[in-house]
Amino acid sequence: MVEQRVAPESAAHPRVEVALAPGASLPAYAHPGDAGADLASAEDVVLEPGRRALVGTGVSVAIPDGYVGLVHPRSGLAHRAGLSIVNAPGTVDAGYRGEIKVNLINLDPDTPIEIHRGDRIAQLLIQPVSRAAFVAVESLDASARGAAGFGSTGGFSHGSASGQEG
Ligand SMILES: O=c1ccn([C@H]2C[C@H](O)[C@@H](COP(=O)(O)OP(=O)(O)OP(=O)(O)O)O2)c(=O)[nH]1
Ligand SMILES: [Mg+2]
Repeated sequence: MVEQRVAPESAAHPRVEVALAPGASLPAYAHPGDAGADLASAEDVVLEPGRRALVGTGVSVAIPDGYVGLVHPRSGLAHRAGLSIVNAPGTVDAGYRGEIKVNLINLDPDTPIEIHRGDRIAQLLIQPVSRAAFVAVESLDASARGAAGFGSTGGFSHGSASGQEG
């Protein structure tokens, strides 16, 4: 099949064509105004504590040029069960036509998480994105921040848990 570019319906509501595997469901916004459309699992999976798994959604999309799909965790599952996404937010490129998969991780130290086919495991945000023209130069413009970073403006005090501070 010839690949077709899909023109946005409008800047706020770009048209995104979706191909579904048998039994899979369209990404769906739970409420008007929601930023993320929920993605359901296409698989039954048990995640033991601390383990991760690449879980299929049965959803493939054609995101228009100038947009990106971002796969975010769902806050309720994160809070209740410790379910998160290893590479949050996952990046779905406009040119990607494969199945969207979610790299889930069980951050709970004790309790396995059972995921059933149809459970909403993540949410897909469609956002405009810029592609920069990267240009190598000899030196950069001066700025107020300069090279200061990594807590240069202050923060909250805490122990050196990682042991990486000097
Ligand atoms: O959570 C995700 C992240 C990515 N992808 C798909 C869509 C994306 O377009 C492709 C590549 O993702 P990315 O560029 O983040 O991964 P990579 O490790 O750089 O792979 P590649 O070398 O294929 O670009 O994988 C997903 O299905 N789910
Ligand atoms: Mg990549």
